[in-house]
Amino acid sequence: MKFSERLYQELQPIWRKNHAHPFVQGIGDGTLEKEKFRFFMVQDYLYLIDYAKLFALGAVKATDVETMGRFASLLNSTLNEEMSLHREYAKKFDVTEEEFAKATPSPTTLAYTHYMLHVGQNGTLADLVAAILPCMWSYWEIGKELNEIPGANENEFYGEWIQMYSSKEFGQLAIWCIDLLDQLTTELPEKDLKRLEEIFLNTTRFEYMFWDMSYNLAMWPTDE
Ligand SMILES: Cc1ncc(C[n+]2csc(CCO)c2C)c(N)n1
Repeated sequence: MKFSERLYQELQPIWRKNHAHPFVQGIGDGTLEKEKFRFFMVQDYLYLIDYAKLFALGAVKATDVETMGRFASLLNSTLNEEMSLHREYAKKFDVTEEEFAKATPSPTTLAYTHYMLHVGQNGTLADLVAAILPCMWSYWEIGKELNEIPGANENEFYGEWIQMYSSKEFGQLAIWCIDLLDQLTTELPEKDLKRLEEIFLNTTRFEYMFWDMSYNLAMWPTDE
């Protein structure tokens, strides 16, 4: 069995919880309060900045030119295309450029991104890929599931988001990352696979926490 298949099977219970989260369901049926999505967009922008750094670290750790090139092009498209698309999309929710510039990370955003950066800096390339994969894979799965709900991808506010994450291009990116993890793990002993599984489990848990934080508009409790 491929390592990705093992991960998929073992983590189904958490993936089901991610999909069932009221934030995700609210995007699907269009009932999610704009305020919550707005909060999500600002925190997600900060998340993307650090996520881009993981692509840079991936290019450093890769051992072949093709993989280096893939990471380099992901770094470029995230920084020079996706971030501006993100700011454009956020205008629907009245998020201003100034708000993005001034935003500070919530405890969950900080914990999630710093965990990935720690693994990316200190671990192997397989560790790094295990850390970043749940982000891509779970958004693709969620995008596809929500895309099946009649009318969801035409919703004035959330439709484009669903279209983006259920798209073929996005799916190809997720598949590239899944295949890379499978390639990097074919010869690894069980001890290493267990460590990678733990990393994948942790960022899968953080994905849930990111929805939950956004749903509850959770910033630092001491600042309230
Ligand atoms: C919390 C959170 N998790 C996953 C994603 C999805 N995502 C972020 S970067 C990237 C790779 C290509 O740019 C993908 C799929 C998100 N936006 N926010």
